[in-house]
Amino acid sequence: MSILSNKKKVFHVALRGESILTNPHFNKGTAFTINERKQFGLVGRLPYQVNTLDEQCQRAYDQLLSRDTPLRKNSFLQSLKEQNSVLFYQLILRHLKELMPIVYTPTEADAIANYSHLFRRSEGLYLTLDNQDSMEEDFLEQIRGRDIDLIVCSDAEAILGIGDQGVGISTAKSAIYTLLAGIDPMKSLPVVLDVGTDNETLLTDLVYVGWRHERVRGEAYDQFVDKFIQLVRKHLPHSLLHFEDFGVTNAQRLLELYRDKHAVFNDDIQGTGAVTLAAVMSAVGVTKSTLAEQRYIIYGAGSAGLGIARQLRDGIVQIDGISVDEANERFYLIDKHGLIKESLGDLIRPMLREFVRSDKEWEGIPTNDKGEIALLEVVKKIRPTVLIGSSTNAGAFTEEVVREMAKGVDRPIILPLSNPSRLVEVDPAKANEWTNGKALLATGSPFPPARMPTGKDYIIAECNNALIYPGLGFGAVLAKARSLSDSMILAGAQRLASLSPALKDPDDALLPDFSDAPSVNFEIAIAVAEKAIAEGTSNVDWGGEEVRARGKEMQWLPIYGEYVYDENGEC
Ligand SMILES: NC(=O)c1ccc[n+]([C@@H]2O[C@H](COP(=O)([O-])OP(=O)(O)OC[C@H]3O[C@@H](n4cnc5c(N)ncnc54)[C@H](O)[C@@H]3O)[C@@H](O)[C@H]2O)c1
Ligand SMILES: O=C(O)C[C@H](O)C(=O)O
Ligand SMILES: [Mg+2]
Repeated sequence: MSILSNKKKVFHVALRGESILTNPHFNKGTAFTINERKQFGLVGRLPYQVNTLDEQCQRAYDQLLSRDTPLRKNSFLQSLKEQNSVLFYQLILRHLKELMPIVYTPTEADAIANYSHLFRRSEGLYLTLDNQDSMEEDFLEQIRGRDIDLIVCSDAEAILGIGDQGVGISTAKSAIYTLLAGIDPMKSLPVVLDVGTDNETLLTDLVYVGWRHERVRGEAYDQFVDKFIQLVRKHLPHSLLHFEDFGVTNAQRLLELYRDKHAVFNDDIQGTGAVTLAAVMSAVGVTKSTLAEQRYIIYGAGSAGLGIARQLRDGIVQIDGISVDEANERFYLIDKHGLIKESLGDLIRPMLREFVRSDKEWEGIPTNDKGEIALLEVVKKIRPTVLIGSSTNAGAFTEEVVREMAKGVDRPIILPLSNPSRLVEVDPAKANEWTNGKALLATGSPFPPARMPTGKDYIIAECNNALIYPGLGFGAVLAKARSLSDSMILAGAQRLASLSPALKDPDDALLPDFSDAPSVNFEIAIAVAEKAIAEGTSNVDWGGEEVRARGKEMQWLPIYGEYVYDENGEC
């Protein structure tokens, strides 16, 4: 257990003076007590007043409000994190709904795009292909003395919907694990796998902090990633390895390659699939139908689109008890080449095979000059009940598409999930207007409520993987699971769906509000850990009622403990 866990009342710390003040994991700033100041050589290094955490939060919040743009607020919070992590997490938890969009989508997209310009202090582990000879040494240096439970890594090729960013994302995703699930920040490790970038803006930017080299692909890339994963397996065999925002050619492939060898998890595929399944379960609860009764269009068949299709399909099979082939029949995937159908040939990624439609089914349907079938034509022919966007193609769900869909179903389920907000396939307020308030909506980034024809507000649920991945990961870590299996993920998604406000009131949001995300993720974690224990993938000898108590005990909360100077203590 780390030094900062509030479960341990007294901490023995070996740092003194400047070194404790400049270490964000130990620093309390003006909250060091008189007694601590004397022991740690801080009396002359701090102003006279001793503040409480409440007072520090108030001051930090006032300072934050004086920053006038979301990006400046993001920079301020990043600095705070580099100074005092208890204060950083405590402040955000107190204003979760307001500050999530600052530290996460949509502002994180701007922060990542400007990473080199905003850069002040390094955080986590930077592994660069050019330095791979010293990878093990660099890795061990960074994890020295720490008991790491969770690693979040990214090669930054497909950051949200903004593409290749060279470096960035792992730290933001890692902080969300602490914020929403209580993973101890000392026990998580954000990792940048820098294999170069094809982003011309970065390559020609004089202050770019990453490796100025074209993105390495193929065998050299695979060897580099493998070297890293073998180090994780060797030195941190019980950790959970989270993959984030890898490009579409690598994401699923790496997941398949390593899922039997280590506890790995791809958030864009599995986390997005799970949160979307929960949202659709909630929506079919409102329409009093079943998952199997729906016709699904998934617009944007990349990592997220494929993960969503597979998770929904598996949900249909498990929950409604039909065969995999029958369930696959309910899906129509659309990519930048239009409807995924046989005649696209090599343009279809092998992983999409099970969802390919036959050409015969589409004979006589209008195409463009390349023989591609557009979204509107698919909507007209199949009369979807569920339309999901994971395409990065802003505005693709046009008024015509939405109105056409609404002709075929009383309550269209429309989930435009692309991030950040500016890339959303349809503004939910517009979809609400074009369907006279009938659409059941959820988006990937936060949006304001939509006004219903009745004058009431309809809350737009945020269908973002952050509502589930911290709980999935925490549950796996809690149960010391050897893998994060499909059934554990399904258990998490079902628990999330069971917490949906729409279950109680069909006019309410499809998913819990982000202000409840910590308690929601805790419930997800319990469901995941219980499943791991039940299916024998866990490495703990307890279960039943104890799971919840153990979960509470393991959670890190941002509260100061009392420090005692001890030259043999933690540092
Ligand atoms: N809400 C969430 O939790 C969540 C999770 C993951 C990803 N996303 C979002 O989903 C989007 C896609 O992410 P990804 O990781 O799958 O990226 P990706 O690059 O793997 O996939 C994008 C897919 O969209 C397709 N596409 C691009 N332009 C298109 C067009 N004009 N018409 C149809 N299809 C088109 C591409 O061919 C590609 O297959 C991003 O905006 C991302 O932020 C949201
Ligand atoms: O990071 C997010 O906000 C969600 C998701 O992982 C994405 O890539 O868009
Ligand atoms: Mg992502």
